Amino acid sequence: MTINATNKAALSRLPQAQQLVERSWQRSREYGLNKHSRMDPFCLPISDVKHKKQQHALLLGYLNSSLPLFEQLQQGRRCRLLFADTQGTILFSAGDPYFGNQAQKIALANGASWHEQSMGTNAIGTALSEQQEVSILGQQHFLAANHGISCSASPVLSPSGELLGVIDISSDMGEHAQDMLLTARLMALAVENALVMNQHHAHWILNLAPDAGSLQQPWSGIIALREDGQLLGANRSARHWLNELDIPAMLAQLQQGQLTPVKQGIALLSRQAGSRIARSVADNAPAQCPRESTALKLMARQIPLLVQGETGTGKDHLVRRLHQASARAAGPLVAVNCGALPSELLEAELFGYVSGAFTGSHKQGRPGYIRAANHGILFLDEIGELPLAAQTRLLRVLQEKAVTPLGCHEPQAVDFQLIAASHKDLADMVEQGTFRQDLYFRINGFTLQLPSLREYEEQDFTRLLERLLTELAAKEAFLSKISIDEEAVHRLRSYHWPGNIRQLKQQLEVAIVLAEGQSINVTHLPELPQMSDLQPRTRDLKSLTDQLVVQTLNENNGNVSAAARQLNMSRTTIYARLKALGKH
Ligand SMILES: Nc1ncnc2c1ncn2[C@@H]1O[C@H](COP(=O)(O)OP(=O)(O)OP(=O)(O)O)[C@@H](O)[C@H]1O
Repeated sequence: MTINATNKAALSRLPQAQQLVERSWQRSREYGLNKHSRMDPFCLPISDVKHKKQQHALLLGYLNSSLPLFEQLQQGRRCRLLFADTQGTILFSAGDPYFGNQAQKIALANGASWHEQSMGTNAIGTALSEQQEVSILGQQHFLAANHGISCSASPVLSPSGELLGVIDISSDMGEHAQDMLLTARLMALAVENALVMNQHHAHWILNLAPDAGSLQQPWSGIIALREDGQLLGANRSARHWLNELDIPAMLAQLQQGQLTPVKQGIALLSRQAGSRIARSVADNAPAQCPRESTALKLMARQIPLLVQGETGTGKDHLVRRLHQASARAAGPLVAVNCGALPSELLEAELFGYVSGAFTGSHKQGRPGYIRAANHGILFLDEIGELPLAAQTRLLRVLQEKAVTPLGCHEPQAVDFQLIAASHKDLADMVEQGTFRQDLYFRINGFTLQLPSLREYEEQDFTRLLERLLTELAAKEAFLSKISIDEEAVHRLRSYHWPGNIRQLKQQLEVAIVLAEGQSINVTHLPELPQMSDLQPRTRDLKSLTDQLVVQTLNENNGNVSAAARQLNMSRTTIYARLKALGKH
């Protein structure tokens, strides 16, 4: 393509987006296209499309897993999501099948090519030629036949930074919204991140984020390394920093501590790809949850998990780690707090509904949380709060692996891993008739019982404390370490922590502020009633817990359920303590 000097000077005076369109129109003319040419997309034979799809199988799989993100962001708008390879050939097409006229339907189907050479200026072809994201709206298309549509496309890059194709969102011109370009970009980021994280031979996955809370965000940096530190790939954000990073030094640092300031504004958090479990702030002491690897194996077979534990013991935290470590990491994690949804909305939000299903419903219907979790994990927190009618409906979904949205008679197939959690003893609720027994058996393929802080062994408590301090240090203007003296650790260890890790974390946050950069000591801690105040004869936590258990059981005439309720412990924990005491 040639642009003569006069054209060049005229072009440089236009706003950037317009310059880009102008360059593309010039190319279109040079390809010999005429504005009034028929829109006659070149369509590849099916066997070639199949071959191309195989070449991009991994990418297409991740794109498919990210569909709930698209559905959530576009919420039933009439548009299509497309992926086209570097030749502009559409290999993936999802979304509203009814939009566009007949010719456009053919042109937006798998196998059709949107390269500028055959279609002139259009978002797919132009994003490929320019290697940047672009929206082409209505009449900005070179061919008049395409003036009725608007499209936004964002390039997808491989872990080594090569162009793999583009993700495009197309709609009728009048229905195109500005945020469609953003959605295309987010979808591209989600796919690129999954490609980096799931590289063969990746041993280390390094996350670069301003703080622990941003670790999961699609815009945080991700780098994949071999065991010897050789770079395998990086996502977009991390690629910007690659030249500034001293990877061997970072790896050496990681082996000592797990969260290290890299430069102003960027902290490094490590994950080991072998286990694919976050090893930094997201690390539970192994002794707290010895059956976690079993949980991952069961998840690989889609066996539902039940996480039980008092409030603040880290149920939600654990589920997020399991998600990251599982084969569904590239899929969504949809967390629903069943206790927080108003009962009149719960079924609609969970199971979804079709247009006009009930008065006040969203015009275009909603997919619902269950379908949003397709190819990912549905985390039903506080499942004990589900009303009986919703329990029945959920049971049917689990049995049939299909969900029937409200107002619809057609079940829709859905594939998700269920993880449920509750701080209530569900077995107890079954006994009381407030939770369906058949649902209890369905959701409880395997129970992960999280201990309360009272039950932590000393070394686990210390390890958790160190981890929380490291995590909080990262938030505090990148203090690399916050220390705490022995007396203060002892004071913290002796408190009974009804709010568990959440409460401990809050107290540490306060202490860090009061310590003003110095080592934390008892003067920085609030007055915490010590467990020793409850029982002066012993400071041994286990025997204190045992004593409480026995005492409470006696008060409740040996009724384990009643004692469990009173102590806010699970019945399993009570039985375990009784067994240890030789009383069961
Ligand atoms: N192993 C851990 N390491 C570091 N922080 C943790 C760990 N487990 C939990 N936390 C932190 O403790 C707090 C409470 O955790 P989480 O919300 O997962 O508890 P929960 O059991 O789901 O509570 P609830 O039942 O009240 O919803 C969060 O801030 C979380 O980040």
